[in-house]
Amino acid sequence: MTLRSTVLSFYGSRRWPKVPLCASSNNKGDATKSEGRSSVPKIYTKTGDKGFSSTFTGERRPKEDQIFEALGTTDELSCAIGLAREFCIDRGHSFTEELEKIQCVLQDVGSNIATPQSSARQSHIKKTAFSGQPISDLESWIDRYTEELPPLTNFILPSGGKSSAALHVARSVCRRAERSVAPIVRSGEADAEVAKFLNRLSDYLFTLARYAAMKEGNSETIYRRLE
Ligand SMILES: Nc1ncnc2c1ncn2[C@@H]1O[C@H](COP(=O)(O)OP(=O)(O)OP(=O)(O)O)[C@@H](O)[C@H]1O
Repeated sequence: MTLRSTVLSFYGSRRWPKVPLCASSNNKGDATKSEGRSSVPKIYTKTGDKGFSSTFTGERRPKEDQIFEALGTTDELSCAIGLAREFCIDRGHSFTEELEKIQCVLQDVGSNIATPQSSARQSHIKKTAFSGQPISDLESWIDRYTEELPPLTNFILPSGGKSSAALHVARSVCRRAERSVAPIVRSGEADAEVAKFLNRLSDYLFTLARYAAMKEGNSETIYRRLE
């Protein structure tokens, strides 16, 4: 299967110019730009040079639009999780597959955000609907790790080793993603489940940061009020 058919079957439309998140190392996964004299695919169309870009529904909007803000923040989140995952792999943690699944779900979050309901056709909505299953997965993972962790009796600071601290960075980026998605969901332009997923994901990343520290035998730094 060519890159082009892979991308087109995933997004189902040539109007979606590129993979919006981190499916490829440079975040530029579309091969629709390969047409032309050169056989080397080009990742740029230059159509975004004037500060406008396209939604999945084909609308042109300014790049500072809430949609691109949310897409960009979701992308940052996947990148932060990707980095944390690499630290966790280095330490042999058993949960790294969960982080990979979450990165895949974030692709679906991006597709949903990139498809404003007001301009979407039924076919767009069908292809980019966001299901609630990943939320249940997060909840069961959170419950499982929480059972093993000592109860939280103090404020903790992001700490506990590189895996743990990187998961805290991802958690805080997740909360930013949640803030950027909130107005889009509130206006009915994206599925409400997307906001729920991001809300649960920050709890998962917090719990996992603590779990990683515990598994590595690292202590977490406790907040203390400085005199
Ligand atoms: N700065 C941005 N932040 C977040 N999302 C963006 C940004 N720019 C574009 N997008 C979204 O990501 C998709 C892929 O980005 P891409 O860089 O191809 O867009 P472009 O700037 O319009 O095109 P080109 O880079 O070829 O000029 C776009 O179709 C748009 O939905």
